[in-house]
Amino acid sequence: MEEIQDLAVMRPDQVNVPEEIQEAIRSLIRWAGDDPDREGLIDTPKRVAKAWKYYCRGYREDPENHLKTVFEEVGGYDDIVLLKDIPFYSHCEHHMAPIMGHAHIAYLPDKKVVGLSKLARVLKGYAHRLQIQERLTAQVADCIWNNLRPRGVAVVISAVHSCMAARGVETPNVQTVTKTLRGIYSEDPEQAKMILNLMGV
Ligand SMILES: Nc1nc2c(ncn2[C@@H]2O[C@H](COP(=O)(O)OP(=O)(O)OP(=O)(O)O)[C@@H](O)[C@H]2O)c(=O)[nH]1
Ligand SMILES: [Zn+2]
Repeated sequence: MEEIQDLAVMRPDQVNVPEEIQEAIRSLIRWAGDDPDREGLIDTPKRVAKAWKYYCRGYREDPENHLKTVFEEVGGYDDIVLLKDIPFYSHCEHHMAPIMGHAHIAYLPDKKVVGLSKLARVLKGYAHRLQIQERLTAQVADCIWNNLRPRGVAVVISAVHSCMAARGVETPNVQTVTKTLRGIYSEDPEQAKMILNLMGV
């Protein structure tokens, strides 16, 4: 199987797409009202299949692995670590339509910290699947909570759902906000207020 990073730069004709997948996409084009055999659409089934394999690359990783390397030498630092405004995209599991958003991820370490990029990697590992925003938020928080055993975790996600913008209720630019708090942030309202304030939400 192609490496996922390679998939981003491979030409459609270099990707091995099973005939049944291509046929499914041809059927969808026909059902939408176009002719899958016209010139401009000939390679579209392969392109679409390649794109979906890439959008859903999160299924081929275990986000917990990103938190296996920890650092215990923190020079006495024992306060909050917060990554603000991490951009991400996902796809909703109901319509397979894009979700575009930002996440704030915070934790209060207990003696050990993790590389900063790993928090964004965890987010992407779960985002690059078919999702609902609530589950994505909880999965990111629980992954950090279970693997780092910190004193607290707070995750806030704000996202726009294309299925609400470009179809259905047709209300563009609505930000859906979800939050998951664990540990001290779920137990102590003052701590929750402080971390949400720091996030600016
Ligand atoms: N809770 C939740 N709902 C979502 C998310 N993404 C999309 N949805 C909703 O999923 C619902 C699916 O509702 P259905 O009635 O089964 O499908 P539908 O007829 O396409 O719904 P409409 O979008 O209202 O036209 C819609 O209300 C969407 O807004 C999400 O991340 N979380
Ligand atoms: Zn949707």
